[in-house]
Amino acid sequence: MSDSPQSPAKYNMIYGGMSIIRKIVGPPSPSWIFGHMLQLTLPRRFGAGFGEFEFKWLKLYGPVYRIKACFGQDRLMIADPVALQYIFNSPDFEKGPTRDMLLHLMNGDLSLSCVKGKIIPPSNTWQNVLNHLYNIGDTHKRFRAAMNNKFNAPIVRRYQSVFESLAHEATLRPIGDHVDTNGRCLATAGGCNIERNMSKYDMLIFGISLKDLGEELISSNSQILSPLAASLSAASILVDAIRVRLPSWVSVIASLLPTPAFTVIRKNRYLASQLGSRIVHEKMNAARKGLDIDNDIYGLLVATGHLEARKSAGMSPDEIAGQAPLLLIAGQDTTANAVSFALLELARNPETQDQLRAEIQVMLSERSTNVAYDNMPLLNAFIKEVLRVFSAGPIKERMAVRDAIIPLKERIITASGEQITAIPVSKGEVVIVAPASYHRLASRWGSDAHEFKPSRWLDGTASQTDAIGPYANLLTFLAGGRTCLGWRFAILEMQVLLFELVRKFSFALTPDSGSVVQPRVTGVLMPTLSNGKRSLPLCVKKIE
Ligand code: HEM
Repeated sequence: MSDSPQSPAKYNMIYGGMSIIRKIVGPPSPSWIFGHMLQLTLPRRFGAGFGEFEFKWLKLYGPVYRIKACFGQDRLMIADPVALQYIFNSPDFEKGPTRDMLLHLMNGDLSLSCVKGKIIPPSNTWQNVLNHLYNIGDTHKRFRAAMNNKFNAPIVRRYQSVFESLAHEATLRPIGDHVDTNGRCLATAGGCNIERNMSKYDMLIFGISLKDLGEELISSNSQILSPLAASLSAASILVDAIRVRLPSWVSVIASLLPTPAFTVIRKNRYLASQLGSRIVHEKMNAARKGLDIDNDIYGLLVATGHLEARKSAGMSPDEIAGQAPLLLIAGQDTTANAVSFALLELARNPETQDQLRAEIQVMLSERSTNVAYDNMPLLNAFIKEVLRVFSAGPIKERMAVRDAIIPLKERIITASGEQITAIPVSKGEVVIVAPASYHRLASRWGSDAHEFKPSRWLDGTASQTDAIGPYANLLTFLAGGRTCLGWRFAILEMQVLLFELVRKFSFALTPDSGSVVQPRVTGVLMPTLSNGKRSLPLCVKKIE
């Protein structure tokens, strides 16, 4: 690479090889062992709510600042849109090691979330050209190429009527576990019908029946991201701490320990992998008999896998089977929690709830055939605002796989007073990308970015410049090569379910839910009570 003003070599000359991250300002570290990681991931321990520390730091230090990770490691916290866009789209960055290890544990080595692109030295231009043309060695790119068109808009639209009948079915029963003393139903997020509905959606998308799934996998799956999520957060911190001081094999051994969290994860992965192999086997047998198999995602993958295998661009049967653990959990808790937060905000904002119900009535009276969910301005503004304020993964790690320079939208001033417009990072350095902070930038979402306000999507306050992320400029589904594969499914599921629920029920706060329901950062952001229990008590009344 040439020694241009933007090259890592130039920056090394300027800063004498010393990591510039040390010169970037940030909050003082409360602990050498844990740095700021406990405040960031377990704020409740300090009597604080979700994001309280992070958003205070954002206000004090701006969209790029330095915090401390375990054992005195420096970490950049990044919410600057240009920097984020660069990190997500550049081959210079991959998932961070801690997250990577947990994903391998949960989803298995063959899953889309774990396979990698081949890292080629930048000087090897011919190899780069060959790689680009044939995806040689780039397993992630090959998998995405095989899977992307099974998750595109026309395929997702096919599921609208299926989702609608499931949403209708869900409203025939009480939508929660508890009934209060007045006989009203209380919706709860933990283990409620919303969640069961999501797993039904998933099964339909992938062509899996309840019988296929089996009780053992259902209960194991439901434990993955919810009740054990807190121990997962603690586990991540522990793995991080271990990883930096000890050889990597030690953290692998640690993950094999018979702790409750790791045991459930291992069991779930095993059961889901068995299921994946069985389904692929059945689909292949059906294809051999000349039967149609392309009526669900798994069938589509097996059908095209057959055709594409010869071009070495498709996925082998083992590779398709290996997606089961990921596909069975990726869309379940994430979408269920997003719908739960949506119901909470409807209960908090009765006026918005009434306006949404009115929009639904207009759509019902005007439609000739299908409901055109995309043509409902308030419904979509509301969904965007839910996904902005309650970003499922508020923070993520990314690691530089070679020396790189991160460009910035806004210049920052270092501790020694220099103004910089880009930050060089060395190979192996880990940065924290912060969707939740990005979603609170006044420059992007308005001066009231901390408030829940769907109208910002209708009056043009929400900025759509410097496009980032696949949906509404949001980072809820991340961006770049690792963008959520199922984001279109998630949006349609939310549109259908909210349409049906708001049409048939009214939602109000209970004495419990008003002040104490707050998001908790664990595996995914979820509503919890002040005691940390996962729950969303709401009064739900059927509309006559
Ligand atoms: C509101 C709902 C959802 C949210 C917020 C969400 C969010 C995300 C995020 C943030 C990632 C990137 C993780 C990372 O790289 O660290 C991701 C990846 C993924 N998501 Fe989703 N997701 C949702 C629903 C779904 C659904 C419904 C499906 C499947 C039908 C799905 C399938 C996947 C898959 C397969 C990946 C891995 C992509 C890859 O590594 O290339 N997601 N999702």
